[in-house]
Parts: sequence; structure tokens; C-alpha cells
Amino acid sequence: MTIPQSVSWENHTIRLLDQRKLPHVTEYLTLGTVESVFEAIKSLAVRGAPAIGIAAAFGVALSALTCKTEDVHELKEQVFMDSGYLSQSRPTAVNLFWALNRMNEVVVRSNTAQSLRENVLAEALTIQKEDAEVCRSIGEHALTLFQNGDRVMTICNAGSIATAKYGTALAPFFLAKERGIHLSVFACETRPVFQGARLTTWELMQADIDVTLITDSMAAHTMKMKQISAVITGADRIAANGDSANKIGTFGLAVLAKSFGIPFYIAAPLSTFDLDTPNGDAIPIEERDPSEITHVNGVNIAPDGVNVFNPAFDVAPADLITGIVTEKGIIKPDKASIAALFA
Ligand SMILES: CSC[C@@H](O)[C@@H](O)C(=O)COP(=O)(O)O
Repeated sequence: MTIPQSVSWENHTIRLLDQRKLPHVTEYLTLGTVESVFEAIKSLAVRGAPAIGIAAAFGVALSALTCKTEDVHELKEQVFMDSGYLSQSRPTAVNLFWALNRMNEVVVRSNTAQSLRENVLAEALTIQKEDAEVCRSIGEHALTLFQNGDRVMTICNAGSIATAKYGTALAPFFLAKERGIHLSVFACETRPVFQGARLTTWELMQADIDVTLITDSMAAHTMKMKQISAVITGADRIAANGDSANKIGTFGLAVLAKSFGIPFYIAAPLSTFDLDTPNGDAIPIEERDPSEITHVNGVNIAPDGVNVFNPAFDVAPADLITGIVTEKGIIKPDKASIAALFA
């Protein structure tokens, strides 16, 4: 695959693909402070649940490496403070909190300042490496759901740049391509920030995968006219009962899929499940700046002062989800199956 890596660790800094500039400009940010990592996550320079977790993990490594004390207690205090700060960058993707918890555990069990620094960097690199393997497995399982010639709809970008590699919902398309299986993807543009129009189309075109861009409002008509065979999306947080939060518009696709009798799949790693959240109503939904809706590429397209509601995510209830594709296989979206996954 020729798609660039969204996050990497280079020369004691984070090299970050600036996803806000894609597809027309491929530019990298060099992040050397925890504050710059926070800003990169908040402003969507890095986005997608697993990639946010990876960036935050490297942020914790930066915290440890840039704090100059040799007193391990002082160092721990600083790193925990920075970890807490990073946890406030975005509220919905649980991968952020999952990655920070993993990093915090490593901090707790480190006995010297030097070992702490070595351990946190090693853990961040492990989180990244594991995510690539996990995404490939998700792709393998998801590919069993599709047949040569299928037309599949997706929304947002759950691709390679939203993860360490391969993506979640897009992983089966990359694997299908490798194996000569022809799948056509219909990508919803994903207002307001256009992750579908800018990122999903770009990633799939880089890999020479058949992709057609539609606006979000064309989903129902396209399902009918183009004989869409399935919908697959990523997730930002899956509650203990299977309710799944993902990019705004996903809920609508799930309702439409049900109405057309089309299977609706969520593809996500175990790090996206939150067993402490009982159902979708308890998932915190991020609300973002109104300018994301009133402005397109900096141009104001709405009357000044208009009221705006800009939730970044919605929740597809479990009863609309046909199956959740994980690295351990495809499960039913219910409490028992999810509990069994973690048993
Ligand atoms: C593998 S990425 C899964 C989800 O994080 C993705 O579908 C999504 O909703 C991303 O939202 P974003 O606001 O772009 O971070």
C-alpha cells in the first residue's frame, strides 16, 4: 500500500500527516510538545479513533522525554498531568482513553526515570504495531462478508490514515484488491468536515480501488438505484450492549439499511469497546464549532448569527447492526456476545 502513515515517531518527535490538508497537500507536522499533540487531535490534524489513541500514546512518551527531572516521583506526576490533559482533547473516541490508560499503567510500574522513559516509548510503539496487526485481522474477517462485484457503502474515513495501517471499515477493500476481488465502494462525503470526500476517496484511489463519491443526502437513492449490497462503517465507541457511536450520519445509514433489507456492519478493534458504558445514551457525543457547518473552506455559506447544532457523532442502536467485525471475528451486537469477546 502506498498510503502514508498518519503518525510516526522520528528523532524524538512525532511526525504527523496533517489530515486537514488532504487530499491536495501532503504535509507533515513535527510535534515536540504535549500541547502541540493536544492541538493536533482537537483540530483534526490527526483523527480516527485508533490514530487518535496512537498520537496520544506518543504524546505521553513526549511528556516523559521532555520532562528533565531525574526524580521518578516528580516525573510520574508530570506525565500523569499531561496524560490527563491529553484525555480532554476529544470526548467520544474511547481509543483515546484506552491508549492513555495503557500508558498510565506503564508509568505506574516504572521504578526509575530512565526506565519510565524507555518503557513509555516502547509501549507507544507497541500500541501502534499491534493496531496494524489488529486492523489486518479485521480486514480478513470483514472480507468474508463480501463477494466479487458487491457494492458497499461507507461514511467518514475508517481507513489506513485513521489507524496504524489498513483501517477498519476500509481494510477489507485493500485486502480484496490484493486478491483480485472486485468491490465497489460508495463513499458518503461526510459533512461537515468531508472525511469521506477528502480522505476515503483519496485512500481508495491511491490503491486503485473502485470508489464513487456521493453526498450524504444521496444515500437512500443510491442504495436503491445502485443495488448497494451492504454498509460498513468504523466506530468511535461501542457500548456494552452493542450500541455504536460513529461519525454523524452513521445512524441514518443504519436506518436506511434496515429499510432496504441491507446488512449494516460496524468494523472496530477491541480497543473501541467500552464495557463501562452500558448503552448508547451514555456515550458522550462531541459537539464541535458551528463554523464547521456555516463555513466551507473558510467561506461563510449561512446567514450570520444562524443557530447551529453540530454533533460530530451519532449512535447506531444495536438492533440496527447486523454484526460487529473485530480482530477476533464477527460478533452479534449484544451484551452476551460482547462480554464473551472480553472473557
Ligand atoms: C477507524 S476510524 C473509526 C472512527 O473513528 C471514524 O469512523 C470516525 O468517525 C472518525 O471521526 P473523526 O471526527 O474524523 O475523528
